[in-house]
Amino acid sequence: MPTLHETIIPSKRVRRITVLISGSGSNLQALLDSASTPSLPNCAISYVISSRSNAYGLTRAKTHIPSIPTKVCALKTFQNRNPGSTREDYDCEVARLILESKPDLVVLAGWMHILSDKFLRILNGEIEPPSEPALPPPALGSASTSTPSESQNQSQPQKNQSQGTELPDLKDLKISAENSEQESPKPKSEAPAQAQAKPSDNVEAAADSTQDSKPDTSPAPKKLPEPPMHQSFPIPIINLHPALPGQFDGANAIGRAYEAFGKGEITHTGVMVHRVVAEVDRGEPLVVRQVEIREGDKLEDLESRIHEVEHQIIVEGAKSILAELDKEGRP
Ligand SMILES: Nc1nc2c(c(=O)[nH]1)N[C@@H](CN(C=O)c1ccc(C(=O)N[C@@H](CCC(=O)O)C(=O)O)cc1)CN2
Ligand SMILES: NCC(=O)N[C@@H]1O[C@H](COP(=O)([O-])[O-])[C@@H](O)[C@H]1O
Repeated sequence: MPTLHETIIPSKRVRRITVLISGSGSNLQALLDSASTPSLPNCAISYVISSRSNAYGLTRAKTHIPSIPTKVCALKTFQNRNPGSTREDYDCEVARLILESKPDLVVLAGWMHILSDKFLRILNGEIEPPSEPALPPPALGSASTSTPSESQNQSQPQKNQSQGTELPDLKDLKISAENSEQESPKPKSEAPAQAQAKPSDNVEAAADSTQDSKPDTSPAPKKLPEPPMHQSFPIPIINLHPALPGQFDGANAIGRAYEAFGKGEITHTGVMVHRVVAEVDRGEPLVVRQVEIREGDKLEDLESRIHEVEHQIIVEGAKSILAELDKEGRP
């Protein structure tokens, strides 16, 4: 018999966010710092997947209170352990891991792989992921892998055909300058310069009481939210990209913007959070911020100016999608 509360005021389930990383994780840290605050209410970062075992973002997840389960799924390791497997097979393994984490939202925060159509169809709920990891989880200390799915489809992930592609319609989108008043917490701890985590032991980081954590001055840590009974689809995926819509799609966007500025081709660049679609960095922009480039800037100056904006808009982008899920009444 449902309680009064369940029948009249179903409690709002705390939303779960799975974050995909490949590097230092400063944007993951911004999400960790903001989750369950007014900047990013009623949610928790509940799973982190890294494409690199030495990503410092793994350390950030594991040392967070409560510790966040992590998985490493490295492309080369996957292909070495699954001879003949394709890039798409790798993507299907990543999709399988994501579905295991039962997320409401997936955030690409520096994930450095182009995701294939098949990955997107799995997260759309159109097709099933492989049911089992191809191989039993490897011994501690090496990356998780699995064998290829049935499909021998050699299709390559779709590269962006940027020439002549329609730009997303921005007319309703508010594009604000870099120095907006809106403040969101800066990541509490930046990765030390060349911080690289110890190679992940690649098992879910259970709350490890043996960790020599800092004296706990914060209120009792909250538990990670329970997963929902049923996975809702489509699972929204958003990506943080350090460029303006239609400019510098793909990797090394900041370096290319800096170079273009040096040639007098642009006067400013920007950062955006956009929905992830097959065409790289061409999904609907959700948050766009211009970032100025100043005469005399070194590349590092531009990078740090951009990162500061990234840490704000990745939170804004996640918040906008969670609000959308609530508005559509998603359970
Ligand atoms: N289908 C999509 N996949 C991804 C998107 C997207 O919008 N649609 N966004 C990217 C993120 N990203 C830029 O924001 C990006 C990252 C990496 C690359 C890339 O060329 N990667 C190379 C490998 C690079 C490496 O391993 O060091 C590759 O995948 O072959 C392009 C864009 C995430 N994916
Ligand atoms: N095309 C994607 C891309 O270039 N992403 C970039 O990776 C970095 C991740 O930093 P982090 O690991 O410190 O969050 C960020 O600068 C982000 O813009």
